[in-house]
Amino acid sequence: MIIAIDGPAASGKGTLGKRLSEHFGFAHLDTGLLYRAVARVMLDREIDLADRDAAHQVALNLDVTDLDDPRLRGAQMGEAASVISGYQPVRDALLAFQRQFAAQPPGAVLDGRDIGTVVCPDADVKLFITAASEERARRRHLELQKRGERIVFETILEDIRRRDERDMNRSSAPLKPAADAIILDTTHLDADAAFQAALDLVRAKSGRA
Ligand SMILES: Nc1ncnc2c1ncn2[C@@H]1O[C@H](COP(=O)(O)OP(=O)(O)OP(=O)(O)O)[C@@H](O)[C@H]1O
Ligand SMILES: Nc1ccn([C@@H]2O[C@H](COP(=O)(O)O)[C@@H](O)[C@H]2O)c(=O)n1
Repeated sequence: MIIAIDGPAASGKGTLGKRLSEHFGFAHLDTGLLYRAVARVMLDREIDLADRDAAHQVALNLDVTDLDDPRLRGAQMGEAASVISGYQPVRDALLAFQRQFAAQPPGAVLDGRDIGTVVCPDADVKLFITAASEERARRRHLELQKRGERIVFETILEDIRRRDERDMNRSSAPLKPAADAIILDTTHLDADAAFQAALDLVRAKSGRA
């Protein structure tokens, strides 16, 4: 069984993906980390993010076992990931790994921007998680503060809006709900309530307990 979760930046996709995967005993892949990892290599090697061919080469040679680096979760990496993720060859290079991951028994949860539309168009359940940008920025601000990153709220809000705009308007796999996705707005739901709502939707759609 495959659960596809998409949505804009900091909407809670990863949090829900993790909890749903634990509930059902499935594997979980935060696909944003793949793009962030490509961006990390580019930045570490001081390669211009506008260099599409270099980004493609990095994606083709990416070590997908190395996604635990805490630096990947930082704001700078999110912004850089959103630039290189617009390059179709980069997306193509990361596609086979994501599909292989999704196919593993007994099931997998993948979260990202194009899981329901491109990576797993036949997913059993597709959720599109959203929330008001101010609320998403508030949550991300809290998270970064806890991690010791000092960024003002307004900068995070701008970053989230710029990234959403770029992700929604690119020609390659733009961020949008799949036609058969269920939209869940978590603006007024805390993490537990959002999980319960998502779990109810997955149960109703898949027939699984
Ligand atoms: N419903 C919620 N209520 C409050 N905080 C939440 C909720 N869901 C997630 N969070 C918190 O918001 C932050 C962003 O959540 P998360 O990382 O899951 O989002 P994401 O969509 O995966 O982000 P990204 O786009 O960067 O991958 C985290 O700190 C998480 O703990
Ligand atoms: N399936 C995906 C996942 C991510 N991206 C791009 O990566 C950026 C970072 O993703 P996070 O989920 O970690 O915030 C994101 O802004 C997208 O540009 C993607 O294109 N497809």
